[in-house]
Amino acid sequence: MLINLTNREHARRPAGRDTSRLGRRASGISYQWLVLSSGPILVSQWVSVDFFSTALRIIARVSARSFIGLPVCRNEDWLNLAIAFTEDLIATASNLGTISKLFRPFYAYMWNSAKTIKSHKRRAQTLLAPTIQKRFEEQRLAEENGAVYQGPNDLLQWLIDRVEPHHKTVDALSELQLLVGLASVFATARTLVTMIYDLAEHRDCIQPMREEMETVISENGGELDRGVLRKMRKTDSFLRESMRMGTFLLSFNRMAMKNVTLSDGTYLPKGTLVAAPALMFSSDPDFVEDPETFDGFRWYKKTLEAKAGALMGNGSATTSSNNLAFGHGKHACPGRYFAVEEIKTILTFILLQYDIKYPEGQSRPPNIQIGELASPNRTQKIMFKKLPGPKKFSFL
Ligand code: HEM
Repeated sequence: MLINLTNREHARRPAGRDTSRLGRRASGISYQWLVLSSGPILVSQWVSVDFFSTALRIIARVSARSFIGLPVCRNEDWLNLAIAFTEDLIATASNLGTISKLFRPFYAYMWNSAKTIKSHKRRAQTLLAPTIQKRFEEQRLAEENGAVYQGPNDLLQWLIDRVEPHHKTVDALSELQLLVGLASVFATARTLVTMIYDLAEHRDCIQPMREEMETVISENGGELDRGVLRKMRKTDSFLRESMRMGTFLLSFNRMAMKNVTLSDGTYLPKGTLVAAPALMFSSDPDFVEDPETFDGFRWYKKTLEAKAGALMGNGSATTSSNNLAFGHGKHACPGRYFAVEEIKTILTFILLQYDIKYPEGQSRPPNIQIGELASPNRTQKIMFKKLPGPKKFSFL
């Protein structure tokens, strides 16, 4: 099944403190064909899709378009590597986490973990070296000619421009790309999958979201851009509700780096681990009315009640002390605006071209709790069917 993503003007923000400036700098991005699974759904019949692995590939590819650009973002080896690095690192961390610190190097050696991670890093260097070296060379030539080098507008260039001079190497920049993938790809794919599972369960929300998408895109002359994504309030509300219901047990994990006394007198000695009960905040009736009910348009209705329909803290990327899906405070997720726009873009392409549902007799599988984490079922199939009629927008 193929989804054609040819959004030409979707600006996005690479992760980092300076994301708003980068967002403004971001230029047009052309998403070509995104492979969802094996073949195109061209006929109007239901086709079963393994959506978790599909979502991982979509997110890895769309993210790579913004992180490294062409041609690497279409290189299957790179996409496989970005996914494998994250999976292997998470598995290693969780396995070694159960073992005493003293024996970890031994087990890391026994399990080949360190070797695997190192080989991923070497592969990343091999795959990214031509792109990075080309940019170094172009920059050198531009400077020799007294010109200012205008590199492509992507995360790689942002890093090249910003890292300390001794990190301006193929090794360091490749590793940074893997690490940004680690922070972003799984979290975003998990959120997209959760949202699709919720949508397939609450199908009554699909048509209103579709209509809103069509309206705001039509009002923008048929172009999908950041301003349009921001106007998709119903989609934003559904995303926030989906994140609320699927949140982790804990968020805002911190360690006291020195002895500290909080404003209420609580004393935290250096080394104390602190976390906020994210799930409690999102399921406590003191904070959320009727918390057990999934109400896709809960946050949309709240924005309507708020002054002049402003988001007023109800947006999906807004963090607060009781909305911790993206953490909060100084270290809140810097990639959250990017992630929300990425998810909304992909969702626009899905909902404007396909209908979705669970296979006959199936419904939303519960999330799987792994310690403090919650993951959507990885084997659940989702049925997709091409919508009848001609494409409504040229970018589809
Ligand atoms: C829906 C997708 C995502 C979710 C749910 C998510 C969630 C989070 C959470 C809960 C934190 C910890 C915040 C805290 O402790 O206060 C975090 C941190 C972080 N995220 Fe995300 N994230 C997502 C996407 C992304 C993306 C796309 C990027 C990069 C482009 C990214 C980069 C980071 C980084 C670099 C940090 C560390 C920030 C710091 O320590 O200062 N995330 N994320």
